Amino acid sequence: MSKIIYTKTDEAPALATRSLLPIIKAFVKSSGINIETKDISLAARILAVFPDFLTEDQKVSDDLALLGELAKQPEANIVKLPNISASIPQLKGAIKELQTLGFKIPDYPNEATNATEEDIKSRYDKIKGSAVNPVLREGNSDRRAPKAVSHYAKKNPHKMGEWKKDSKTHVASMEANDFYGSEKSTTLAEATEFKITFNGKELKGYAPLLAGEIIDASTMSISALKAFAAKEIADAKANGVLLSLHMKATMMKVSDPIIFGAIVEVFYKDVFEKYAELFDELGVSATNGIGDVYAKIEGHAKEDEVKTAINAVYEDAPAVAMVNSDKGITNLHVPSDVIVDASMPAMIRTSGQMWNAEGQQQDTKALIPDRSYAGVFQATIDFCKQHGAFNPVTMGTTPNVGLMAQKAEEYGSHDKTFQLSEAGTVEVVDTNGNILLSQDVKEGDIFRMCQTKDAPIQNWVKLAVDRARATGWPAVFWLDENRAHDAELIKKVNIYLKDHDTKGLDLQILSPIEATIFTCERIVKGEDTISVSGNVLRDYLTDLFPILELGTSAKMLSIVPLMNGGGLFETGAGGSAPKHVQQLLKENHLRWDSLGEFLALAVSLEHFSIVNNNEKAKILGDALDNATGKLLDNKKSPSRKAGELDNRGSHFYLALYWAQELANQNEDQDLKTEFASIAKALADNEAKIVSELNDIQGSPTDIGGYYEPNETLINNVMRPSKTFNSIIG
Ligand SMILES: NC(=O)C1=CN([C@@H]2O[C@H](COP(=O)(O)OP(=O)(O)OC[C@H]3O[C@@H](n4cnc5c(N)ncnc54)[C@H](OP(=O)(O)O)[C@@H]3O)[C@@H](O)[C@H]2O)C=CC1
Ligand SMILES: O=C(O)CCC(=O)C(=O)O
Ligand SMILES: [Mg+2]
Repeated sequence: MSKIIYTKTDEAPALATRSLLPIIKAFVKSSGINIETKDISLAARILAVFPDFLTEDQKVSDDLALLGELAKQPEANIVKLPNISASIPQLKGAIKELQTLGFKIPDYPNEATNATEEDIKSRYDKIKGSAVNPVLREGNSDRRAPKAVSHYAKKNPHKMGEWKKDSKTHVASMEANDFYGSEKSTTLAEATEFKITFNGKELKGYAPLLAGEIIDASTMSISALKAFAAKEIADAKANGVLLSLHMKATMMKVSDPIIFGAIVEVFYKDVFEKYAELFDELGVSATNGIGDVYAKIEGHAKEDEVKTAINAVYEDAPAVAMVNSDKGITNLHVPSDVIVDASMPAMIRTSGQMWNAEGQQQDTKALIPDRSYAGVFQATIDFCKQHGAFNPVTMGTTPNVGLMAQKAEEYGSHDKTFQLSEAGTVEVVDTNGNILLSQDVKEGDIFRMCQTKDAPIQNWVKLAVDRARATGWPAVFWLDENRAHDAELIKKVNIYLKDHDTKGLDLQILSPIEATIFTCERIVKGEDTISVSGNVLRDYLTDLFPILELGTSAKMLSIVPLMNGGGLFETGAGGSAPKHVQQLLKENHLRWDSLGEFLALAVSLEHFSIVNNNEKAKILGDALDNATGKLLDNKKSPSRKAGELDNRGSHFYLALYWAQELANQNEDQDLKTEFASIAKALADNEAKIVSELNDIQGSPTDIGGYYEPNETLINNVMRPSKTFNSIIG
């Protein structure tokens, strides 16, 4: 079946979809291209797993499962927009909203005390965190700034904060007893099955392992982590820098909330010790952040007392980085507010500073407890201190080839991550009773096992060589020979590189810190360098360099060539930006830039044309790319200010330019004729449509919900121009 799947997600991208999708459908209709939507929003994913709690007409299909299957088929052509990777507070928010709307789904059980609750909790835990991307990512990733975007960014540089040599900003990491230090790794000679046991008891039942697969086991010591946190908190206070904590509690949904919670408990030690019993009773969990205390204590007799105790902590503590200083929301409030991939680059772009309680910028100590990847950020900071801020006008570009297929490395480790309740030994055992890996732990420590399959590694090496060949740029494998997992991977890279013609290519293997320095030195000379990295660095680097170069990773082309021949086209590398929704509700202005969607759709159409031998799809895709270039040149991207062109207005210009491009081409006469009249109608009505789109801005608006907005309201808000709608209709 020839179709393109367009995903319905959450927050700002979902709002934008209500405006953009009708345009896309109208443009491709005559070319035999069917666009189908699949709903993978947080709300839909919740409803999909609780059919037994819903009435017949409330039930929805499990679109994520369908797409997961489709991703393994050659005909897959999926445009994937960013979705919420829900932290517990977000998950609970969505549950509550759905319940208010009359869906009788169960509450999230903080602690399951019987079989029914265990079943409910395990269903919710599958929805929690980054639950969508790993299911769809049946391929490795190719993320880059398209030429038009890089070119535009150079002509219209984003604001880059100045860096001072005496900046006190730095990264602080543990020195031992972290995942990095404890990692053990091995490569499987033959296929087998493994189980995970703890002191002989089974933690995870048998699951398959393939021949050639790399498996790792590592631990994070909770006592070492807490000692580290205490020392660094004191140091931040002594040196007058802000304290900030940068985790990936969304993708690392099991380990990172525990680490986040441990640091919250150290920071608010007096409060958590004094009110241990009360917090137990209320079900407060530090893993949800200090915000959980505020949420649970509301209306309780001790509300004021606990709040006073929290405020007392701040008197002796270092200032904490703020997420929203107007509302008093700190970095430690919610585990998903500060997400390392975007938060560290945003800080580096802002002179190495974050915001304090007074709403002023200030140097910061960035806690990134585990050492595996933290050095990349410290090396970038050192580089900026020495050479000053990067200059977006002259800097080189850094595309990435990322190993992520089939839940590679840490991002696939959730079902193999455990916090242990007592001291002992965790073992990974095969069906013959051989111990493949083992780790000693103490009470409260985190054990984590990762898997990386061989076929994705081979595919990743090939993709790296292909990209190096296509660009002529150096391609650097960011691998650390001193890390057990990377040492195994390096062996394979060296073997699989021999499968390809690499003559004339500059291919290197450098540790992440060396690779950062190598890349930064080239960047300032305006030279381009491909980073070839594992899954976590794929995530970090595709925010780090694009945010420095382009101001945002939303402008990246993000292609996932699926291993079975299909295509997954992700839009940008950024997330769903909740503050964009808040602005829409407050002043009816949506500053979300759909550039990532335009770029993804163009490559999706190109892929469609090849697979289905549909020449029109190719013409539509090329015209869309040209239209996107024109939109950038003519500065028709959304502004940040109400009353000016926003997301909806930028979609109007995209439609106008796309229609003009189709009317101007000469390869397909039917398309030419069809779009000539549309282009004319749009151009003739430009002033009227733009004023219909801009004049409504400035006052509050209502979409009837956050996670499950009302379809009529949201469509009205996102399609307010009658003139435009009737031309598109
Ligand atoms: N692929 C996926 O599905 C992803 C999902 N997420 C999820 O998104 C949420 C927010 O994550 P966060 O780490 O804050 O990252 P975001 O990328 O959403 O936000 C960082 C900032 O980048 C800017 N930005 C990002 N995208 C756009 C865009 N299209 N147009 C304009 N500006 C943009 C905004 O800054 P400003 O407006 O100040 O310029 C935004 O506040 C979380 O729920 C996270 O789990 C995150 C990453 C990827
Ligand atoms: O899946 C997620 O939660 C985030 C994904 C992400 O940040 C990325 O792939 O760059
Ligand atoms: Mg990311």
